[in-house]
Amino acid sequence: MEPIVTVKEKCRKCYCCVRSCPVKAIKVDKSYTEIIFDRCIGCGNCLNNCPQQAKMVTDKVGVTEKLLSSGEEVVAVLGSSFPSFFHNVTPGQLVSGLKKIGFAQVHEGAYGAELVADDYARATAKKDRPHITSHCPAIVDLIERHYPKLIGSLVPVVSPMVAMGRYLKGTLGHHVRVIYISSCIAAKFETQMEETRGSIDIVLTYKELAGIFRSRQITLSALEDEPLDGMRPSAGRLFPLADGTFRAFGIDFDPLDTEAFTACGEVNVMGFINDLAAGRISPHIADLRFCYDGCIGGPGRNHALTEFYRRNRVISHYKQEVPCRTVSDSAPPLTGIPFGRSFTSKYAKLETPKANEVRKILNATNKFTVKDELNCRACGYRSCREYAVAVFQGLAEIEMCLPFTLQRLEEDRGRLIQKYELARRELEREYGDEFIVGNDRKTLEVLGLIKQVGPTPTTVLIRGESGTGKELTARAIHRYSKRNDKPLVTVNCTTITDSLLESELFGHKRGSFTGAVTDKKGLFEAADGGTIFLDEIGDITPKLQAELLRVLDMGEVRPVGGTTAKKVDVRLIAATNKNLEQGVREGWFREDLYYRLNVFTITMPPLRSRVESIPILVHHFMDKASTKLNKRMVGIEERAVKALTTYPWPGNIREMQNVIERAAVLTHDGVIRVENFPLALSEKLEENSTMSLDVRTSFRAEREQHVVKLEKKLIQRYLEEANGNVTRAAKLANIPRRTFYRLIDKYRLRERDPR
Ligand SMILES: Nc1ncnc2c1ncn2[C@@H]1O[C@H](COP(=O)(O)OP(=O)(O)OP(=O)(O)O)[C@@H](O)[C@H]1O
Repeated sequence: MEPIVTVKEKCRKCYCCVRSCPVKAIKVDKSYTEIIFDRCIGCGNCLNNCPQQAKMVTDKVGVTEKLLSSGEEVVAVLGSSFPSFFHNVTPGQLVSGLKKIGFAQVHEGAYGAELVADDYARATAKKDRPHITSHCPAIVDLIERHYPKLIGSLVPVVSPMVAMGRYLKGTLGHHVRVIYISSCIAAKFETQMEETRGSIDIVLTYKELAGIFRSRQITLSALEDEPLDGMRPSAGRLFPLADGTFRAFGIDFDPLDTEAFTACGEVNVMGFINDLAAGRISPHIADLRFCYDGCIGGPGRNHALTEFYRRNRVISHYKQEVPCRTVSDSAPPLTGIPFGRSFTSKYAKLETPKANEVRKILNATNKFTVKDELNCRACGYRSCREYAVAVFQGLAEIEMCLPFTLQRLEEDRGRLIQKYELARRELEREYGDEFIVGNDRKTLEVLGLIKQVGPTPTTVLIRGESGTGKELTARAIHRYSKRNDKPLVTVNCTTITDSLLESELFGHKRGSFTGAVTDKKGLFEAADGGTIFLDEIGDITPKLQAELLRVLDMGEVRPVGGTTAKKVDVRLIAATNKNLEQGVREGWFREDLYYRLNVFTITMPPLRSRVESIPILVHHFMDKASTKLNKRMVGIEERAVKALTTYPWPGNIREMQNVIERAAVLTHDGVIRVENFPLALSEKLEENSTMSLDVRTSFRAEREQHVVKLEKKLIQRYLEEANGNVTRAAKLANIPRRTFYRLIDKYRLRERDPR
């Protein structure tokens, strides 16, 4: 089992792991990202950078617990950075805790650094090449898997961890099980390698160990100190610090010496390797560690502590500022244990794409020129080219390019809106929306104009407020035209972006702009022989206005990016609620286009000036609602019709249609009442009736209005007196509770009921 697992369900494909992986050992799948272990160097960056914690250390707690309870002799080795994790207990208390959970002995891993010191001295004595330390398993993996040419530079000595394992098994016997505890994730990978297998049985992180203490309810700070076993390390205790390796290995190190070099952290290590490869530097020995701050900065470090504090903890342990005992006689003698090792190339070469293959992938994500390559890194790769190579190698997906995906989404959105509009119109047509209803003088005038202009080829400009039936009128004109067997293409000029609108209307040629992957026909061509209805024409850009004028004058369209024009026979109907004359004066609408459009104008009257038609429209919309909701509609109360005729309708006919549909949903018995309308309508009705009190109406009507007002006030008062309690209010009023409730409903006082 690999040391890191991906919890697929948690992965949200944010590419943080791709971004943080120094060797791009992450493959992006359809729904999650996974590690390619052949390329992975175990640095643990993906663990620490995954916001969803979808990358996790494979659990070793279970096997540890099992081993501890198996009766076998299990020895713990504390990684040399342990004081920087378990910072608020003494080493002795930690030993005590470890023994409590079943470890037979507890050793300091720092001694491992001293074990390999002689071998290091021997191996690095020759000045024939730059020597690179091999104690950091991530560095070893980096070189073996990605820079095999540098393998010869790796010091052929095992890491202090492996040295400790060999030493303990060699001296205590091979039956002994060794568990190494540290902040290193690469160490987990190291124990699985052919070269080092068998020396350490389990690598646990400090965090995993802390979890075991917690689950056993062991409070370390409450324990008595117990001595450490084995040899007491000296300078080995400084090994986890960035500059501690040479001291631990007994190598003389002068910070001004260009022969000995120390680099910690991804950027510095990669910089060193690049400099070395380029021949800019040639040190005698280089100490490399993949983690910043050295081993005290391992991925499993105590993230709550700063580097300085962690460093101080290690130094104070070295100086023994916190007393710490070691059972000296438990130190087994060191006899002829081999600490040498070799390295092999694990370089898994991925196929390199040819230049045209990279270009193809770049083109597929809308990158046609160098300028299009943003190198924004949103995909996790350092450049668009690196990303294109990864796509070629099957590591990355096209959709990972954020600017491309956003643009595609925007285009899809525009297309969907268009499609939705078309579908909506089809539906409306099915529900009989095509007919213009109304018997008022102005509607009849509009109908007359439609009949007159319909059969001609004349361009028509329909003007009027929103929701007054402009589109309905355009459809009627097309129906009356000789083109009614040909398509009527409707375009709402505000639903798509300006640049997209141009290509939607006139089409485009492949490669004419980013995203134009194939040739595309425009809507003018689609409407050839029929009618095109451009709704909201007052909102198009001056550039588009010029192009439209050209189409109208020449009767031909030229696709975006195209050089040749194509003849089209299209009748134009345009609509707007904008003041185009003002547009001409202010310069946002072309005068020539204005005159070209303003040949035959139909102005839609607002609903407030067609009050006479309201009752007939109401019944028309009730029928529509009945069909749409599949609900029987019986009728409408007279007061409700009154409310509809007195309301000023800022949103015009569409607003009224919606009010009727809402009321049709709310009514229980198929009769629409004022109570089914939004509050604004009934309030307007009340206001109007108060205002008309002075006007002489019939005695009954006048009396009714007074009674209604009085009754409402009374109910309100009783409710107030009863503090909102309906039962009590009904008692005070001496009327049945149900009647009281009915009156509350009638006057819609329930919402104000303070209960
Ligand atoms: N005279 C009418 N008879 C029947 N239905 C009508 C009438 N006028 C408008 N409607 C209905 O009102 C709604 C709005 O009409 P339409 O979309 O034609 O208005 P518009 O002026 O084009 O609106 P906008 O300016 O918002 O695009 C539609 O559902 C339409 O069927």
